[in-house]
Amino acid sequence: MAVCSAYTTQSLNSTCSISTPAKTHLGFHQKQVVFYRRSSKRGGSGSGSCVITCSAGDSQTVVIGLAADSGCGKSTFMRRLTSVFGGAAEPPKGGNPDSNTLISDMTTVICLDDYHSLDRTGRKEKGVTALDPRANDFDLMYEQVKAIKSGVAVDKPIYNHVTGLLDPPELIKPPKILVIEGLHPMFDERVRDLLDFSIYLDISNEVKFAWKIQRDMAERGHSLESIKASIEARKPDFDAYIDPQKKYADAVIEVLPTQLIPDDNEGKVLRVRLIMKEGVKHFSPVYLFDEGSTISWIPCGRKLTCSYPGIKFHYGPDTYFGNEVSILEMDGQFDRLDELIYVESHLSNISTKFYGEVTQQMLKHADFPGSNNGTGLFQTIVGLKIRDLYEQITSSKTAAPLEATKA
Ligand SMILES: Nc1ncnc2c1ncn2[C@@H]1O[C@H](COP(=O)(O)OP(=O)(O)OP(=O)(O)O)[C@@H](O)[C@H]1O
Ligand SMILES: O=C(CO)[C@H](O)[C@H](O)COP(=O)(O)O
Repeated sequence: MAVCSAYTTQSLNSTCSISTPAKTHLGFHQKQVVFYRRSSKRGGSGSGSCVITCSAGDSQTVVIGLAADSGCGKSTFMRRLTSVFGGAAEPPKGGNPDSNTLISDMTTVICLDDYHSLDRTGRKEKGVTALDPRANDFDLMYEQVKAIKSGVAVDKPIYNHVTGLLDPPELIKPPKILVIEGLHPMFDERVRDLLDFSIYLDISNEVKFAWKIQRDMAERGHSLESIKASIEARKPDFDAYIDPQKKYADAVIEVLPTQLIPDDNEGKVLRVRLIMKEGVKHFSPVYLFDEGSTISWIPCGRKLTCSYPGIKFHYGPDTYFGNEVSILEMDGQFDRLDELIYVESHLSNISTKFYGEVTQQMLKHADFPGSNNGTGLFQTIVGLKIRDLYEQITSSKTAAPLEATKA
């Protein structure tokens, strides 16, 4: 919990105090701020600000946003990220079996689907998709993420993907790292401003289609036509509300069809680009060989086994939606993951704690989708960068005053 003290900018006759936690209509267990106005000698009462200063102590929460469309690898990324911090992520113990939340020692991942304001029937009746902002409660999302960030537990709603209904809420206590993942973590400016770091998984239509087929046809028994129809139905709202968020992201993992196989339409070999914004506090982009240069590298040969179509890296400075960025690109796939150490040793600023940590993480999760290509490699690296960012923030942050109630 944050430790807070309060003072007033009003006259000496006024005081502020913080009472014991109380539940509010917004569903958070708030340290209630009370602004008392005592009558002055003349019987009047003034007005002023009550300023609360909270020092986060050892319990400040770093907030990470992860945006992507459904079926674009958010869960896989989350598993890699949680693993970097150690410990397995599990749903809240003894809670709703259909909870979307995953908790580990250091991290709590909440799914923003839980802020759907319309359930499945409600959306159908109103003719809106879940991607439409009108189907989501951004006020509540903002209030609750803000509360958690300042050390206050909340009762977060649950959207039940099995029934399509909104279930009774679950208690979310402030973790060390809160990840908000889903369709809209960067859509609402107020929520966006709470993020210490943001990531967008930008999966091209061709690849998204291939992944959807693989999962929804092979694993969930959907027909090819229904998958196509579902992608088409979501596309206008995806283009309008989800995709534009990538311009705000501190890191984008862009997944495209390979350029190594002419006219490839299988979507198995991938070209993956890690787009890293320059000038982000506590985040220094990864580079290949020489920072700021433009470099193309084919690592295949004596030290890295490659079968057709090989592997190609590219690195260099660029611009992305008007922002200066560095882009690291990998096209192709690894034959032998243990040889990844060769590639790792040529990358800098990867925020590892020991030589070979990226390779170790990749080998540990060799069975996760994307472990043999740039998706797994870049997700792992972003996970390490987030650990580094967390460590920098927690070691450097000082108390910041919060403007509270106005009398
Ligand atoms: N890097 C990858 N390479 C190949 N396939 C992948 C990759 N990441 C994800 N997939 C495929 O996409 C499917 C969805 O992945 P995942 O469950 O991680 O996505 P999600 O965004 O969490 O989905 P949802 O929001 O629908 O739960 C996986 O079952 C897998 O088939
Ligand atoms: O885009 C989505 C995010 O995961 C889902 O489609 C949305 O949450 C609605 O879920 P469901 O289809 O289970 O009613």
